[in-house]
Amino acid sequence: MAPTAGFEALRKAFCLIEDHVYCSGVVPLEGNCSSLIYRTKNSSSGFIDFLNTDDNQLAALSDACEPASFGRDHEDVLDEEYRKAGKMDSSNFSAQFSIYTSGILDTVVSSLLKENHQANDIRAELYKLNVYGPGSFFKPHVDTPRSDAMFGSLVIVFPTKHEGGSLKFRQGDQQWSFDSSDLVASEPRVAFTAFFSDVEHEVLPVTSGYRVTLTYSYGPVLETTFLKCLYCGYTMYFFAVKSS
Ligand SMILES: O=C(O)CCC(=O)C(=O)O
Ligand SMILES: [Fe+2]
Repeated sequence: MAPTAGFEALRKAFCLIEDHVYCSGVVPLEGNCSSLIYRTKNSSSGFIDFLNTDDNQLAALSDACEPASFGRDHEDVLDEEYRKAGKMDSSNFSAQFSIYTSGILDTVVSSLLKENHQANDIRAELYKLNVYGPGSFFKPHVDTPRSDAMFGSLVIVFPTKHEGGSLKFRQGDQQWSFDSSDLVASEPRVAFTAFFSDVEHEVLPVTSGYRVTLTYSYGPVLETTFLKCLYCGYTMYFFAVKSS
């Protein structure tokens, strides 16, 4: 979906110059926030601790997922020629990991947003869990903003052993790579990347193991004010970008 005028205006007001299209990094994954519980297809519960996984547990998580769809011409479509991955809606799992206490938003703000902003000026909405097992991929695309008030996508990758699955970004004749498999291979840590939704990106095929991600949309914290008409009771809401 092409970005709307509202999306462009918000991004210009809030973000750094156009050539900072993404940022990435790693944060440690501590033992008190490494687990996830989820609903299986027969409505029992599954458990996984990302500091201590094996392929059987990851295959069970993958089995609990549905095929991942994507947005095409304003519709959600399934097409395994274009995207092959598992997805789980956020209503079907609960992760201990918190984006807000991880420090990730500090990096996003200092790398991609204008100088006067701080981590608590942006919010991240959890969208999906995805499992990319062997042979999974996502061909080049741009993300569909969830609303005019969100301008970016944020992906975190748990430390599960996998090969392949690099995320490639492209803009004009430039290309960048986020190689999650290398970033999480040696240490108990989470790799993350944040980027503007309208930057073309692609997940290359996973050749072995499982690449497990949480995806978020992010955008500014909006301040809400409302005015209520004393005569007719009509309420008008105004949303404003929080400024420091
Ligand atoms: O998993 C990734 O690295 C990116 C996933 C992606 O592009 C998406 O969910 O739209
Ligand atoms: Fe995407």
